[in-house]
Amino acid sequence: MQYDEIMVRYGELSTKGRNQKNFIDRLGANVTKALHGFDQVKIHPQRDRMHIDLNGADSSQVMDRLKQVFGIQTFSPSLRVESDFEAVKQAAAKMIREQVKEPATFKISTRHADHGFPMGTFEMNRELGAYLLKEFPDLLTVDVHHPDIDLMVEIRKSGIYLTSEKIKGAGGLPVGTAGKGMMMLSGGIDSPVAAYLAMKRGVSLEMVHFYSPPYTSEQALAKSKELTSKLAKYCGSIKFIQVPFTEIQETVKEKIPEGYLMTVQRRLMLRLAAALAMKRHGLAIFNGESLGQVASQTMESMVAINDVTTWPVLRPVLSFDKTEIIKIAEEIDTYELSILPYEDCCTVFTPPSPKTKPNLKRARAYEARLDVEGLMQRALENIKVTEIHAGDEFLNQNQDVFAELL
Ligand SMILES: Nc1ncnc2c1ncn2[C@@H]1O[C@H](COP(=O)(O)OP(=O)(O)OP(=O)(O)O)[C@@H](O)[C@H]1O
Repeated sequence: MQYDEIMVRYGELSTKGRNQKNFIDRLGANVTKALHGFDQVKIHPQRDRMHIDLNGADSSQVMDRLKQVFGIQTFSPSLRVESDFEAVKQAAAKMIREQVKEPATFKISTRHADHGFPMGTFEMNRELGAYLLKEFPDLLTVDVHHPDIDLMVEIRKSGIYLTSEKIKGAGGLPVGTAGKGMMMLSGGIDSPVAAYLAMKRGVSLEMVHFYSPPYTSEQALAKSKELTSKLAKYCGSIKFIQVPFTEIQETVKEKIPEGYLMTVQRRLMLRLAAALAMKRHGLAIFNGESLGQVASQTMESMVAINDVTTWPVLRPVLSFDKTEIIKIAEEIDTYELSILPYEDCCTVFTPPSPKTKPNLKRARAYEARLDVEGLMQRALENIKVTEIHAGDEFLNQNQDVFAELL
């Protein structure tokens, strides 16, 4: 069915008191971004709801985009008719005819926002209900408590709107309302899921990715960019910062005992992420660590690594089991990409048996063998920033290499 309007309910936003305006403005901007390309659509963010005037745009395509916008609790596609009871009856009958194929229970719920309209809420419920029962005697029965169909009628100044569907939105808070964070994005399963969860709580992210050519390939870099493109559908676009890590890894390998290679490497990664956060006004660093999953993800390891910054390091998947993380990765369509077997800079340089309980003092002492400032400066001077949009493709540009792996 082609609808005239989508009515959006904010959910969690309405509980946010004085921040409400900020939230609604941001959601309006995010919806506008998500509906880029639908030029005829008009968005009206109001205090309690948002009305999206379709002006002929395909309602199912618009709804597919809306499902990915955080901050939307539910939305309802609506038909609009003139402020006239005859027109309401015709539209309601059309909806029932198209949507109800088997006997069902129903109720009418009217909301009244135009006090100039002669019928009251109760009267509309009763009269429209009686009309539909007469029109569809074998199909409809009334159940006001647990109906299969809740036909909502909203009487407004601009017309009367009817809807029978309440579609679940993405929930969460509008991206951008919680400030900016730097996401340490590898090509693995966990960090894209952590990024998704951070965005769901309103964080706008910039991706920080460490790569080590020639030890890591162009394809490994392309994979992380493509993961970013998958995540960009939740916010429109994301800046991807690639940080060259080869010199650091080679130096660490040369100067640090094997048991501490990984810890010192991670300290350098975190130092660089923190430096980028400061420079680019990020408020926190996010990563995909999950407690106890691998050697670097013990609490002792976190102590030895986190030591390099006072900036908050947030770990959205910290307490998740791997199976729970994979489930989300599948839902957000990053899993298949994440399991492509391209090498990550960490795996290339990871020793066979890294210390699972590194000692903080030793980690500091080993790191002091390096020219940390110089290494960092050179890496930061050579970063490259790319703006990645939802749907951008990077891997398919190299079909041959891709085919070899299959
Ligand atoms: N090359 C990289 N660039 C940016 N961040 C990285 C990189 N490698 C690792 N990280 C960060 O460190 C975290 C821990 O990485 P590690 O390889 O130990 O764990 P993981 O469980 O395999 O994580 P993931 O599945 O996200 O790769 C990652 O989730 C990510 O946030």
